[in-house]
Amino acid sequence: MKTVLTIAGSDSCGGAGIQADLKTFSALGTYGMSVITAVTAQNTMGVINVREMDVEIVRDQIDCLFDDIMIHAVKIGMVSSVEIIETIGSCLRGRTDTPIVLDPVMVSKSGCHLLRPESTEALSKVLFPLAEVVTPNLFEAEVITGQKINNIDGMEEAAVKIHDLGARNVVVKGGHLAGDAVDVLYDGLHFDYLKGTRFDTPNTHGTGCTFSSAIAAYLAGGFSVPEAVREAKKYISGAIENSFALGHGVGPTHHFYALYRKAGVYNE
Ligand SMILES: Nc1ncnc2c1ncn2[C@@H]1O[C@H](COP(=O)(O)OP(=O)(O)O)[C@@H](O)[C@H]1O
Ligand SMILES: Cc1ncc(COP(=O)(O)OP(=O)(O)O)c(N)n1
Repeated sequence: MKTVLTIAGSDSCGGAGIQADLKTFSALGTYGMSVITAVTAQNTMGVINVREMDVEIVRDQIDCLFDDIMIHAVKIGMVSSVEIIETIGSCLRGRTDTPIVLDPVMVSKSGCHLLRPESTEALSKVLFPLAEVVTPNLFEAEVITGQKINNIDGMEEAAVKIHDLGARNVVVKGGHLAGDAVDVLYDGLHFDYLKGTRFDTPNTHGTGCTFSSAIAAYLAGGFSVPEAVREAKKYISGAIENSFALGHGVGPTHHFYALYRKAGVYNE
């Protein structure tokens, strides 16, 4: 059994964060584990409150898993503070056999800061060099590089700059551009373009979390980075196509539609 660990925040409504990550790991046939960095009180309309975990419990969660279990890939999401970032860095540095996918989560769709603004530099300095793949969305890529991004050329320029900060592979996600949903993968030498149909749905809560977790699950399964990213793109596209309304705001993507259909229990 391949194992994948998510180090991220809890989303009480289950569409993003730890909950989305664990659903993704299960849907892709891997065994999921979690290290919680923060608890958010969150629903489909927004984030009401955030409580960071103290660094001791973050460290103990990570160390006790690595002490006991073979971990085939790690995904990192919401990390919140400089102290939590440095703790994660010191726990994972040296564990070079385990590929790390870093989703540099900054602000939720509803506009809440999930990374303290003063932590941006620590995120890139401490965690980018440990990451096999970094997956910024357009806004995150703009904050990291200090440049505005309006098109694929801008995504390519940002990918190069983020690669220069130490990430071995960069996927700049085009989910927030108009037109097809095109993401740009850069490995330091070549660009690869992941083209997806844009689905006209308001229910996109947790798309970035799901995409990065799917990359981690495929890396755990032994896929190369380009293969893992390509398969993850198929997975997130299907999850968005089958997303559904929940609550009064932005609904979640659907992780299990394929399994449910196969089992004949799919419930529209
Ligand atoms: N409406 C959509 N239709 C199809 N794919 C989308 C849509 N919105 C986002 N995506 C894809 O979902 C993935 C996550 O991207 P994005 O939503 O930009 O991340 P984030 O949640 O970090 O803002 C990317 O592969 C992106 O291209
Ligand atoms: C606990 C937590 N972590 C991350 C996010 C952001 O997830 P993302 O996939 O970027 O989805 P949206 O917030 O953009 O819907 C979150 N909301 N909560």
